[in-house]
Amino acid sequence: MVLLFDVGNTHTTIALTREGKEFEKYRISTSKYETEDELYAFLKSFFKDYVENLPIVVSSVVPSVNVVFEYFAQKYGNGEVYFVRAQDYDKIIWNVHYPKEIGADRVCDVIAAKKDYGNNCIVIDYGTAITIEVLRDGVYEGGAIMPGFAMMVNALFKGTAKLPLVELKPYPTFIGKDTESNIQIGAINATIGAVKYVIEHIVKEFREAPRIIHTGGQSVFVKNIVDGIIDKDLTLRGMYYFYEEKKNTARKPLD
Ligand SMILES: Nc1ncnc2c1ncn2[C@@H]1O[C@H](COP(=O)(O)OP(=O)(O)O)[C@@H](O)[C@H]1O
Ligand SMILES: CC(C)(COP(=O)(O)O)[C@@H](O)C(=O)NCCC(=O)O
Ligand SMILES: [K+]
Repeated sequence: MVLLFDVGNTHTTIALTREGKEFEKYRISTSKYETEDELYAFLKSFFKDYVENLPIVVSSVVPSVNVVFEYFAQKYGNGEVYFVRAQDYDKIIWNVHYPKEIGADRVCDVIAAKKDYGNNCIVIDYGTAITIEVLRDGVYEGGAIMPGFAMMVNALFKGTAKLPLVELKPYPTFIGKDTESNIQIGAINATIGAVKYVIEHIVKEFREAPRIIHTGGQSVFVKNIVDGIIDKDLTLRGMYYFYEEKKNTARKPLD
C-alpha cells in the first residue's frame, strides 16, 4: 500500500492505493493543514484502513507545505518520502530549457499519459491553473499554462467594482442576457475556447494525431465540448508510476 498526496494550489488529493489502479481518495483544501499532525487527523477521519507506516509519494506545486510531508513520513509513515520531480525520472526526455521548473502535477500527467496512452499525447489539466502538456514521439516537448476557470472569474471580481463571483459552469449559449451569464461566457466558455485554440495549433506540430486527455478537478467542464477523453485519476497514476520507478531509493526524510 502507498499513500499519495497530490498537492495543488487549491486542493490536496489524498489517495491510498495498492497497485496504482484503484484509489481510495479524499480531497481537502491545501490551506487546511500546516503540520503533520493536522494532516494525520484528516487521514484518520477519512480512512478506515490502517494508513500508518506506509511509504508516501508527494506531487507538490506548493513548496511551503513540502516540509509537512517530511515530518509526516517520519512520524506516521515508514520513513520513505518520494517527491515527484522531472529530474528524478529519466524514463522520459524532458526537452525543455529547465526540467526542474516543471510542476510536479505536470510531470505526473506526462508519466501516466506515456505509460497509459502512448508516445503522442496532449494532456490538459484543469485546476487552479490550466496546464497543457505535449508528449511527442515519447519526448516531453513542454506546453502551456493558462489561468483556471475560477481564476478568470476571480480576476473579474477583484478587478471591478460591480462584477460578482458567479457559479463556475459553462453557459449553454454565447450571448448572455444578464451579468452572470455574461461572466460565465467570458470566463468559462471563452477559456474552453482558448484551450481548443492552443490544442489546434499544437496538433499541427504532430505527424500522427495525438491522443487528447483531460484531467483535473474541473475537467468535467469540457465534456462533450473538447475532443478527447476525461481521465480523472491520471495524476494519481503518474504519482504511482513515479514511485514504482524510484522505490527503494528514497532518502530518509529530513536528511
Ligand atoms: N469533490 C469536489 N469538491 C470540491 N471541488 C471539486 C470537487 N471535485 C472537483 N472540484 C473542482 O476542482 C477544483 C480544484 O481542482 P484541482 O485540480 O484539485 O485544483 P488544484 O490541483 O489546482 O488544486 C475546485 O475548484 C472545484 O471546482
Ligand atoms: C502551473 C501550476 C501552478 C498548476 O498547478 P495547479 O493548478 O494544479 O495548482 C503548477 O504546475 C506549477 O506551479 N508549475 C511550475 C511552473 C511550470 O510548470 O513551468
Ligand atoms: K493540477
